[in-house]
Amino acid sequence: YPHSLRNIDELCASIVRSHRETSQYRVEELQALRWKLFSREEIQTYQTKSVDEMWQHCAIRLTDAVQFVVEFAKHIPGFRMLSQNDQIALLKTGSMEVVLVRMSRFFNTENNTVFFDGKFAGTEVFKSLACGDLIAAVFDFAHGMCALKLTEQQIALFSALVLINADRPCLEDRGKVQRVQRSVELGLTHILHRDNQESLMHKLYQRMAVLRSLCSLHMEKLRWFSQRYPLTAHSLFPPLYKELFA
Ligand SMILES: COc1ccc2c(n1)CCN(C(C)=O)[C@H]2C(=O)Nc1ccc(OCc2ccccc2OC)cc1
Repeated sequence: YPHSLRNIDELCASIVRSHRETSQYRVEELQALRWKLFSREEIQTYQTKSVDEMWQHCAIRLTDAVQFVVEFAKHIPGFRMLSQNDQIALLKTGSMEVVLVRMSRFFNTENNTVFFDGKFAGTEVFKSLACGDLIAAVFDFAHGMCALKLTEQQIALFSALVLINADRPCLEDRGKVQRVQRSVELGLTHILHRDNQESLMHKLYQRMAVLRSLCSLHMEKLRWFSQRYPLTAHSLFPPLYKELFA
């Protein structure tokens, strides 16, 4: 249990603060855009991009989001007490999961669109990626997250728990990660108890299982893409995307 925190309230407050400060976009800001959709011509432009061009386009934008998740992780009490290798191992497997949790805050369930390039895009915009199953799974996951109607504080604690996972592969000091994970779990149960929503806990664990399968689908697609377009994947993708996902 990180000695620097006197109580669970302080732990929750620091995770919520870090979530807010590393959110890249505020929910209110993007809610104003939720009905700003792409025109037929704009959709055509995305659909006529080559597979590698569209993958590069998305990888660059998603790397933006990943950078903010790395910042978020650094302010989770106890994360910096872990070894460098364990911090990287947790981010390697957890950062895309947190991006997808955060992405659900910028999803419009009424017209099944997600924030992308300044407007809200339906699945058809991503057709040239040639991975409709990944996009369908991303949209389904976002729907499932929206259905839980989590508050920003609940999303903050849930995101921290997604990241601090002692079951991740190749951890050097699993025990240490377990101690940090347990304190974050305490924080999440504390928040849900305070909100009188303990029933959400098992739904959140179910969401974590879906998230794991969604991210292994992303890795599988990325492997397929890197084999087919080695040049793009190795020299045109943002270094952080390659470092974490390739
Ligand atoms: C944290 O929440 C958010 C929400 C939205 C955005 C961001 N952050 C960052 C800034 N951003 C911009 C600038 O558009 C948004 C974005 O990247 N949107 C977006 C990108 C790709 C999408 O599907 C393709 C795809 C999905 C999963 C895995 C691989 C994929 O393709 C290879 C769908 C939407």
